[in-house]
Amino acid sequence: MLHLKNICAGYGNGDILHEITFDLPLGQNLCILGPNGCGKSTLLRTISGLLDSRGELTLDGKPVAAMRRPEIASHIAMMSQMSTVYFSFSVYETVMMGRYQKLRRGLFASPSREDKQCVEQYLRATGLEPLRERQISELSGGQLQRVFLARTLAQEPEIILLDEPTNHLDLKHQTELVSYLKNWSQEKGRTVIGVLHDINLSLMLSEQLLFLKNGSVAGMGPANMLLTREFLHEVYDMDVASYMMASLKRWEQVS
Ligand SMILES: Nc1ncnc2c1ncn2[C@@H]1O[C@H](COP(=O)(O)OP(=O)(O)OP(=O)(O)O)[C@@H](O)[C@H]1O
Repeated sequence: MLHLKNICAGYGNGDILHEITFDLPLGQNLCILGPNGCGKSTLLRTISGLLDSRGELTLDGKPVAAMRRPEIASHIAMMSQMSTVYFSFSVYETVMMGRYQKLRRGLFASPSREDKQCVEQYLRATGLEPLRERQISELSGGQLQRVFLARTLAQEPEIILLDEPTNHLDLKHQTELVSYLKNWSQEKGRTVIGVLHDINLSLMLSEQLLFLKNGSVAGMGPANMLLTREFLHEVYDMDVASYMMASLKRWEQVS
């Protein structure tokens, strides 16, 4: 169980997150939504232990603040919005790094048969097999995003934190990725916590939605309880439902 109670966090200039409280059983997914700058990435960084916070933040009863980085990495893996490429490795080597992170080995240790099988599995799952020997510095934004996702999956954590994992992907890869993550979490009883701007993709991925506004929880719960025209209007300060309906009408004319 991931447990947050009255979590406050920020960057030194006052709090960005205010009194965030929720419980998430492992095996369930959660999507975090809300307007730009409301604190979604900050909440992910806080859960990952990268950012100090006040309040209670525990994983299976153990405070995340009391865990050393390698221990956190064995439970939680984070794929962030901007995974910058400083050094060029091949796609295969980059995905293998997820195994080193999991097993806390040095980069030059020989991979085991299990490591190799795991990397092959996630190269296939993310459609990267044809690119396996390519240098990551030569890849497109969407290809690179899939490499970082495969590396995160190869770490095989209990919780994966994904910050806008679909923002460089075309529609086909977006929907494939989200349905892959859904199956991955269901089959393995693991949890994905994702920041997504697309409400439709969020509904594909998770049972629970959490909306932030100005660093506070505007609402959390299953989509059928939470998503009303009024609630979305309040969170986004626009008539989201009318926008969606107008889009649907335009698409009905296309077919
Ligand atoms: N490293 C940082 N140092 C100081 N302030 C930061 C830092 N990162 C983010 N912030 C501030 O924290 C607030 C929340 O930012 P955050 O990135 O968490 O929002 P977000 O909801 O993920 O936004 P978006 O949808 O635009 O990605 C913003 O006001 C931002 O300027």
